[in-house]
Amino acid sequence: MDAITPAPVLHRYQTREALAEALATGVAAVLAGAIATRGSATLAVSGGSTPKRFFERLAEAEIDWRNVRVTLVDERWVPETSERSNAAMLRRHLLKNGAAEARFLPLYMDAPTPEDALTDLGERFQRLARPFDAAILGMGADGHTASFFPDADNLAKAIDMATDAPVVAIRAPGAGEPRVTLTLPLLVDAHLLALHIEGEEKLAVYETALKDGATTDLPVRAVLRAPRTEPLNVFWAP
Ligand SMILES: O=C(O)[C@H](O)[C@@H](O)[C@H](O)[C@H](O)COP(=O)(O)O
Repeated sequence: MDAITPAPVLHRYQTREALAEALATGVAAVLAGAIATRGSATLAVSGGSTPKRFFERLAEAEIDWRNVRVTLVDERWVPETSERSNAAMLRRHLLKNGAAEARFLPLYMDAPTPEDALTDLGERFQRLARPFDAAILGMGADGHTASFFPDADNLAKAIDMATDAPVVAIRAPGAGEPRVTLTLPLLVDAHLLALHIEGEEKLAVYETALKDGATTDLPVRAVLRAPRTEPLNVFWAP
């Protein structure tokens, strides 16, 4: 059967709070469904600043968090004591209340460079049940998602649908510090795949990304164009 790419579905909300509530309700339902059928659930989420409200709402979900494994779609190569750490942000905004019981799989390890940790990280992800039940992506105004940055050294490998590597190291002019990112096949395999963006600027970038053009210019296109059975859900609020 030929791979198909259904058109993304754009869900617009009047406020960021309403978006956070709706996204958290949807994700909690998917996690609860996975726990009911398989006994456990996996969730991959983004760092940055946008997800904080959504995390606050999701942390209140009354699901059996002990059976949820949470990971990040990407991480900056900094320890959790850094303000730039996505793991630290996740602990502050999501892994609390009932969600403190979730099992968190960090992407940062105490090693000088991401390359030093790739083998260990790869093994960690090989053991994780796949596909993810839900993966929630963000997007930068430069069209990056996860750490698929324009001009990243390992962009081709990170967005290669044929790669076996679950995690790759990334360095890019717009990325700040070195990073690690989950690779495209792992993300787009998720049962529920969402792109969470806020503000007019990101909506315009998203609309441009839907048009013809190079994936290397706006790497979020790699996600928009990936074969899936269920459409990508885009959550937007002004
Ligand atoms: O580590 C990161 O930076 C992220 O995981 C990244 O992919 C993020 O989703 C976008 O950069 C959007 O970031 P904001 O939400 O801060 O705009």
